[in-house]
Amino acid sequence: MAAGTALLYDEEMTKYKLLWVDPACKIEVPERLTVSHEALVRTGLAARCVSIAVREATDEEILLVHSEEYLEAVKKTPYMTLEDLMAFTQQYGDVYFHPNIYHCAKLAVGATLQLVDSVMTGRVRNGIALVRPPGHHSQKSAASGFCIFNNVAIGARYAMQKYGAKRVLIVDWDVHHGQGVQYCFEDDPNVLYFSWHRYEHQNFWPNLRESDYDSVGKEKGAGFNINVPWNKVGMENSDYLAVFFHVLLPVAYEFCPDLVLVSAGFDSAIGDPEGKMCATPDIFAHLTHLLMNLAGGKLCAVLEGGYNLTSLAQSVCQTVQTLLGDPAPLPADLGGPCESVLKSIHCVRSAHKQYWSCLKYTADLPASELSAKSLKVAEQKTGNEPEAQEQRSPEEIVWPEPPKRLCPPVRTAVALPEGVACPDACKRCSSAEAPSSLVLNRIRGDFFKESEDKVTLTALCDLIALLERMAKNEVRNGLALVQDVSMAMVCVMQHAPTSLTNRVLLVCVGDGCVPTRITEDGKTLLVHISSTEAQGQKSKHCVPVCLRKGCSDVAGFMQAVLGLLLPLGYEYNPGLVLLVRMPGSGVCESVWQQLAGLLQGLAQGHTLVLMQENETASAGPTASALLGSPAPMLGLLGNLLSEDLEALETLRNTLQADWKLLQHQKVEEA
Ligand SMILES: NCCCNCCCCCC(O)(O)C(F)(F)F
Ligand SMILES: [Zn+2]
Repeated sequence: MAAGTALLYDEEMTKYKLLWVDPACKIEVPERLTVSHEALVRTGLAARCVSIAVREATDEEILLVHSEEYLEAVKKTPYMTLEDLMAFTQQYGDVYFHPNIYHCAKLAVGATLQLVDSVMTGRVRNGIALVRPPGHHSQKSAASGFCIFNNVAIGARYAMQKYGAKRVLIVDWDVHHGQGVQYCFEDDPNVLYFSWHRYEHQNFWPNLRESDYDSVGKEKGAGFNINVPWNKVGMENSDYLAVFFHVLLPVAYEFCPDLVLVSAGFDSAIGDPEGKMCATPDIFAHLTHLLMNLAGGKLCAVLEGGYNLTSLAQSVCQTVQTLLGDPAPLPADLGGPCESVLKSIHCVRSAHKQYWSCLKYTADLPASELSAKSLKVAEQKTGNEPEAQEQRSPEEIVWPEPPKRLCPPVRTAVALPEGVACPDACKRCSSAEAPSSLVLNRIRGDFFKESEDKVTLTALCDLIALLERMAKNEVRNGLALVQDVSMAMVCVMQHAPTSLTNRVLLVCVGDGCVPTRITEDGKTLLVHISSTEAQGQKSKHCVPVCLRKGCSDVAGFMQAVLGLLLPLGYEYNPGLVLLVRMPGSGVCESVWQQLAGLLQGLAQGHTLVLMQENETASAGPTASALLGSPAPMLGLLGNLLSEDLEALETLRNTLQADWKLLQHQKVEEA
């Protein structure tokens, strides 16, 4: 299993800049790269990465995307006079040339390809290339929007040609639409291009009609181009997460890519003069985490935009720290997506429902709604959107420093019965000292009126000891094989330190009854995925999810996780995630590992897994997920059972009154 995070940077790429007056281009400065790299060095993150040398791209590699005429023309720019450079620049939009920009553009492509090489060969697991000039606007025969060569588009073609990658997912979280990437792959079903971007009904640069949600790709590529337009500024963390949960992740898992490329632009962060959004830098820790279990963890992030030097540097650090496997910060106080985003999400889902089975049951938009202009009219009417703090200039906007993300010395502790081997790299946790008599008596009081079952008692005390160390941040997460998961659940809820259990996300997988006293304590959100209709009452904090084929249904299970469990979990923002595998759950190992991987984005990674002690075969795979190894790819997900899809949709619509992050469509005005 590949490990390590690559970092590609070369200060040569800082050696070009705007040589004349052009208001449109003055924000693209060399300092963008230096502040990003210096922040990584200062925080010690750079030293934890594998430094990979940058190289120049060859002509052949550039010609994977660009035309010979264009390349030949750009080749002449190093020898041009200032006047010639200005004249040459005139033929393109919002971009500038410089005698050294061709060299830097070759380095930006070369850095991207070096990153693809190190990930595809398994030298590293994932990585980031800090480059300029950026790439996602440049086209076959045109420079555009500060971009000369399309770094990420070339990277995708290169990965498919040299490594036989079949399906490449490009996630473009830059605040501008990467039209160059869209044009490159719009008829290609092997490259799924996802982009969100400031659009404002075509009033924002590059002002293209084809940047709207109804550009879904063409011919064989129909369905493989996803545009999410932001028709308002001031988008927040909840808006970004809602789009991940209700658009990108369900489709990305159905697409099952061999490689994920991220057009990592950070002008979508707060304080940026271009984006004018309000999402904070720590959101990139979550966006990165949510993509890290795709493609077996093979993720290449390539810098695109980002013009507020403070939020850019912080966002780059948040991204790299997550790539390195550190716990994500708490996704604090998330609200729901704003009205404008709900409309965009619904339009995108409607436009794509014919291509993706996970979107099949998206309610149809009334025809009137579908035309962009009617959306605009609707918007003016409401006008109750979070406007960006317009009274301040972007540079003056302030936000809290991202929280420290401390890494506990022990990543995974395990409480196992005697005789069960401790999985590699895990630390066995036993209540070495005789369990404090107080705890002992309380546990005995709860469970053992009569029998003094020593073994069980010890196991429960080991479990509590593990949680106490988790509460002290000595241990990040844990796995316990117990004799009776229900008893263990109750024991955890009653005896674990309150710092962990004042808000517990309890995820139960498989049939079986969950002790009701747990769900009534007001400190727990229970999500129970099983094959049986909910016996117990459904409530805000007790969410039964029924899959007709049970937890062995990979597609249904993943859609329940991505479109229901994760939004609930992020909004609930627990101090502990208790993941319980009920006996005979039938859940398949790789789905289980996906779940254990994804849930670690919550509670600063404080995940405790409980399993029946006879499931020793699963102890290894579960431990590897808890240790941060990417979950195996699930393969092309089969079609979802329509009853399950409808049930999920109904559940979301029922619960969205209480859980705003479940909202994913504009609920028709009553
Ligand atoms: N008010 C100045 C108008 C600027 N209009 C052009 C914006 C180009 C954005 C480039 C980028 O950020 O998308 C990239 F990632 F490519 F660098
Ligand atoms: Zn941008």
